[in-house]
Formats: sequence, structure tokens, C-alpha cells
Amino acid sequence: MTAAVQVDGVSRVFGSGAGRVVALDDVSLTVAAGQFVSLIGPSGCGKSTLLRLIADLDAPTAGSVQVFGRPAREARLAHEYGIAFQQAGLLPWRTVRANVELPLALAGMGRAGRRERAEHLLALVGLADFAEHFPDQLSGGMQQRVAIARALAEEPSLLLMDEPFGALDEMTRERLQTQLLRICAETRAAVVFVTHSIPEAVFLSDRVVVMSPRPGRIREVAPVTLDRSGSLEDLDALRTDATFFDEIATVRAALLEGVSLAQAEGAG
Ligand SMILES: Nc1ncnc2c1ncn2[C@@H]1O[C@H](COP(=O)(O)OP(=O)(O)OP(=O)(O)O)[C@@H](O)[C@H]1O
Repeated sequence: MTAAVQVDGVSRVFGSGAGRVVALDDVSLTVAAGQFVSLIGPSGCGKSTLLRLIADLDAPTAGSVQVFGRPAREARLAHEYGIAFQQAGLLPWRTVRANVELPLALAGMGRAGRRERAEHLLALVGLADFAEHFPDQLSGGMQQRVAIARALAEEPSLLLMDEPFGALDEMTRERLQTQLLRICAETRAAVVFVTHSIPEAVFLSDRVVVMSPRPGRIREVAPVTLDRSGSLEDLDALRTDATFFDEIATVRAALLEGVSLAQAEGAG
């Protein structure tokens, strides 16, 4: 089966001379179709850069990125992606509903279908009552939820998310994490998800990619084995399950090891 994402020997260097930054150095990663993969690591280790390369918002200095077997550019033009980044990136002159409908309108979907889908998505992220509001009438967290609804609009086969829940309060964050898992199970979308939270990465992911900075590298890919096949209540119950805490400890150890290895190499 074709991988959702195939990153081969990718490097990305910014600047030159004294200002040269090796944001990514020879990074390779495969994300299978339907798989949920998180990128975690200290600030500046290249998580966002890697996501932007997969999204074709930037081009690698060396190496290649394939999405569903074709170059990232082609995949983007074929609307394979849904993207939700740190900044919600909503159009301020459009209502919440119109923002969510935008990708559907661009894809040529009729008015009634668009409206129905937008209502469903806004209900999913808990914003059904805010459809006629404008983005600047919402809190940052609510804007982020609109961006998530928009990213899901076209039922993409690949979702790229850069700390989408970072600005949310803990309860909303947990609710959206659970909903995201449900949506992914329904749509079988693959997800590449950047986060600073180890529990979030563990709760959501089939695999957690641990990165380290200067130069940005993949240190370890930790598989997570949690049974996410149950109901929404079962999923929530996982948060207090011993296996969840065991997996957190494993990823945490990998992260600490990655950082100390990077420091040792930097010193050497
Ligand atoms: N457009 C750019 N021009 C110059 N340097 C850049 C650019 N984008 C990223 N960098 C550098 O590349 C490195 C990796 O940045 P990136 O944003 O990918 O890290 P990150 O792991 O996502 O960090 P954070 O967790 O803080 O968001 C950093 O040193 C950053 O300064």
C-alpha cells in the first residue's frame, strides 16, 4: 500500500555563512496511510520545518518528499491535505461558517452541501452557535477550533497539524483530542501532528517521532500501543490507565536521551 508520507534523506538549510542553520539534517520518515504520527522535541529541532516541507509550503535543500506516491506539490494541488497550524489563519472578513465552507466552495461543492457539512463540523468542534460570528469576535482557542473544522472540511486523507491544541484550555484540549481520534478512525486519514506535550503525543499517536536540534534529526521513533478501538468513553478512560502512563515514561526517556545525545555531540 502506498505510504501517506515518504520523506527520504531530507535536509533543509536556512541562510549562509555565520547565519547558516541546519534545520533538518538527513531526515527520513514513512507515515503509512491511516497512521497517526506525532513529532516531538525541543524548540528549534525542526518539527515545523518538516511539517511545512510535507505540506509543500517550503522546499527541501536536499532529499525528497512524496505524499501518496507523488511529489508534495502534486498532492497539494490534488487537495490531499487538510492543514491546521498554530496560527488559525482565518479570513477576518468572512464569518465562521464561510471560513469553514471556503475549501468546499473552492472544490466546487454546491451551497446546500457546503452548509450541511459546515454545520456538522462546527457542531463537532463545539461552535454551532457561532456560525455567524466573525473570527475577531472569538477567543484564540475558538478560532483554532474553527481552523480545525476547516481542515477537516474536505475529509482529507492526510491531516497536517502544528500544535493545533496548544492555545486551548485543558478540558477543551482533551475533548478535541478524543474527537480527532474518532474523526481519524471514521475518515481513515493519516495525521502528522506537531506537539510539545508528551501525554498528547502518546494519547493520539501510533508512533511518536522524537527529534533533537542543531542539526534537526530524528532520534527515535517510539511505537505506542494503546487500544483505541473502543467508544469515546473508553478512549477517555485510557487517560487514567496504567498503560498510558507506561507509554508516557517510554517516550519521555527517549526525549531526554535525544536531548543529552545532541548536547554531547554539540560539545564534542
Ligand atoms: N524561514 C526561516 N529562516 C531562517 N531560519 C529558520 C526559518 N524557519 C526555521 N528556521 C530555523 O530552523 C530551526 C528549526 O525551526 P522550526 O520552526 O522547524 O523548529 P520547531 O521544532 O518547530 O520549534 P518550536 O517547537 O519552537 O516551534 C530553528 O533554528 C529556526 O530558527
